[in-house]
Amino acid sequence: MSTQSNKHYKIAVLAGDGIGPEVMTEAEKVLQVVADKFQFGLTLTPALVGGAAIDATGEPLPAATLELCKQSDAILFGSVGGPKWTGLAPDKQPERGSLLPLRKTFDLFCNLRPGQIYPAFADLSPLHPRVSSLGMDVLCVRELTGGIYFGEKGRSDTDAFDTQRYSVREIERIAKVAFEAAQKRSNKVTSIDKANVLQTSILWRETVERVAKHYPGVTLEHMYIDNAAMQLIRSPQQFDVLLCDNLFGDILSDEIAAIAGSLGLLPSASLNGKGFGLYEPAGGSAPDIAGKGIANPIAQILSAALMLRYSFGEEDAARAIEQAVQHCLAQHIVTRDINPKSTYGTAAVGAAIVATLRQEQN
Ligand SMILES: NC(=O)C1=CN([C@@H]2O[C@H](COP(=O)(O)OP(=O)(O)OC[C@H]3O[C@@H](n4cnc5c(N)ncnc54)[C@H](O)[C@@H]3O)[C@@H](O)[C@H]2O)C=CC1
Ligand SMILES: CC(C)CC(=O)C(=O)O
Ligand SMILES: [Mg+2]
Repeated sequence: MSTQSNKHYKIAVLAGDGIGPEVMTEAEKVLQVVADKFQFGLTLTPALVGGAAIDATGEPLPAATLELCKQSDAILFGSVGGPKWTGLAPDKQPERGSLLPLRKTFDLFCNLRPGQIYPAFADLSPLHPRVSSLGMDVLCVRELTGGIYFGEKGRSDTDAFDTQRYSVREIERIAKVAFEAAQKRSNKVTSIDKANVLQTSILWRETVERVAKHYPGVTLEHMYIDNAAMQLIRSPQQFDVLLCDNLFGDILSDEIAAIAGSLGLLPSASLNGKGFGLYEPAGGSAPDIAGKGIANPIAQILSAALMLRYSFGEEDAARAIEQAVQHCLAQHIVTRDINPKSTYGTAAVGAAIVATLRQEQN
């Protein structure tokens, strides 16, 4: 493709398993349209990951895939895992054998999951009519390379353990991201922990308090995870930035997605703080709907928008995608996870977003 600018981005496209390839197809189409419109070049190079890679090569993260990621400007990721591979040894399974190593290898310590109830389609939310009046616009800032997912593990026939460890350095760097994000939003951080029980949470709370002193304009509150899970459903509008460790952020972000309308709406950016990132839907491979053409492609498409924003600084292109998505949601062009009566499938929703972007072009 010829462009008027010299900007050209190399993207490793790791579609993975289940609905991953179905929703990735739609995100790639959207990316091609905005590349034309905003005059930048793209190289989208596919590579195997997860269960698909195990089937083809015996490894969840083949060396060729890792090398491609290292040679790329960003990684666009689908999802991995499914019942076919759950019997494998834990380290060989798609999730632990590919996604977690990618996060660690590239030091993607910061996971951003923005969730909102779009007013124009609040009436389709599963929580309607409550959400229509309450509203929600939150950013979940989740620590992604520490905590219990990465600590020492072990098991015998009768016992098993996982270890949660956090260092001050790990907590400080994710806390800074949360406060800086809050400064650009509504100046409020709610730090989630279980400091009434866990040592790591006590260190978390002390460290977050110290970081907060550098951001006097931002209000900090602490909330226990159990209360936060309840408060999110009861009154989501009270939150702005939610600062979470790896486990708590994983769980709360699915809840945020449900309040927004569906897991199929929630994108994520996993960042190293230096411009490199992996961008993926917050949800998984959805084996229950894979292959049916009904998966919601919006989380994948919005993840591509986050990639344009955070890795390439293409803010106008990112916004154009987000506005096209909102336009389609407002017209109720949605998959069945949002409206069970809908006749739109994955490809139809993707096509509507592409058509909206093309119309705006003219
Ligand atoms: N980042 C990743 O690759 C992740 C992978 N997983 C893996 O995915 C597999 C399935 O895990 P589950 O617990 O079932 O979680 P899941 O997130 O795949 O699905 C949970 C529910 O949400 C629905 N859902 C998710 N994305 C959707 C979309 N785009 N459109 C419509 N509905 C959607 C599914 O149909 C399902 O009912 C497991 O192997 C799990 O380990 C889970 C989470 C993240
Ligand atoms: C492998 C899991 C930790 C993935 C997941 O559930 C997530 O990142 O939300
Ligand atoms: Mg999760």
